[in-house]
Amino acid sequence: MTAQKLDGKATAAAIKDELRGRVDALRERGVVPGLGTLLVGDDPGSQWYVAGKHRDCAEVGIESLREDLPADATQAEIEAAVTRLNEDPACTGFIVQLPLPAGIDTNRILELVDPAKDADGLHPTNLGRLVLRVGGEITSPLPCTPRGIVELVQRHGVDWAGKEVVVLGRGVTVGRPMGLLLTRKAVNATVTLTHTGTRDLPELVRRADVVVAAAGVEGIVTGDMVKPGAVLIDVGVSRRTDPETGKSRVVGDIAPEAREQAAWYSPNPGGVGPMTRAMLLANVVDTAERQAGTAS
Ligand SMILES: Nc1nc2c(c(=O)[nH]1)N[C@@H](CN(C=O)c1ccc(C(=O)N[C@@H](CCC(=O)O)C(=O)O)cc1)CN2
Repeated sequence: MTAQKLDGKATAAAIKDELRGRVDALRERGVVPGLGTLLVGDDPGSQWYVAGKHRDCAEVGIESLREDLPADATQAEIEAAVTRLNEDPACTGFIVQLPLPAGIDTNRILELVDPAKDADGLHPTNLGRLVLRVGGEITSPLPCTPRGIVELVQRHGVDWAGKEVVVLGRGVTVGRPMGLLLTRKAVNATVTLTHTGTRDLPELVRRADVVVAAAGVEGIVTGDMVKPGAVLIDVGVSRRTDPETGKSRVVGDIAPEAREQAAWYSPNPGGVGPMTRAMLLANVVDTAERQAGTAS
């Protein structure tokens, strides 16, 4: 079977084109969307992701603001930066880049974000709205990676309804909200959310029409675990350094040979990552439209 690619790069580019038009319309009405980022520390990966978010904003006409703090910033200093972004009228939405350094109470920081400016959809109020709203439309920001995965699959003409989905990983940014999003009436998939305490993971994966792998364990999904015709979504971002060249590259949770069984697969890189970035922009534009009273 030759699996088809769920092209995250091309899909994200198409979404950015759509968003550019919506940003132009907001600007014509005097509304300027602005994304704030709060980065603590000097982790190269996080620095790269934040720089990418600012480049994306420039591409679609969203203004951007940065709050960068050193790795030894205290809880109080980080909370003060969140308060500045909450109060800055030029910032219509913002994110706190995760992970925060060890010793920082991440949940307390996320709870301080004004839910109306929560561009990541990770504030308890917005996660709570996702829990409460099973049918109808959701008018609060959604976590970017799960939202991106739902769109990536739908925009390739693949229907989620009735599919048996196995999600690997119960993290707050991907696994847990993924289950909530996929079981909404508008999507209508059936979800098994697995984790390190799950017994017989291979057997569960073998039954899945769609596998969303967000365990952060290189190659945890192997070819013998994949049902023929399955859809494979790889969220894993492990890094492997070539001992000869010293160069590092991203490796996912799904072993490359597993694609041989699949009908569709998301490449990694080039699949879920670009969609996560595009959905952050979508959340910023949605939020600015709501604040301006022009949401469709
Ligand atoms: N506040 C948040 N923190 C983090 C999130 C998030 O959604 N909100 N997700 C990840 C990091 N992340 C965005 O912040 C992110 C990760 C990966 C990509 C991406 O485009 N990856 C590329 C490959 C990049 C590489 O080679 O290293 C790809 O998949 O093609 C974008 C954003 C954790 N923190």
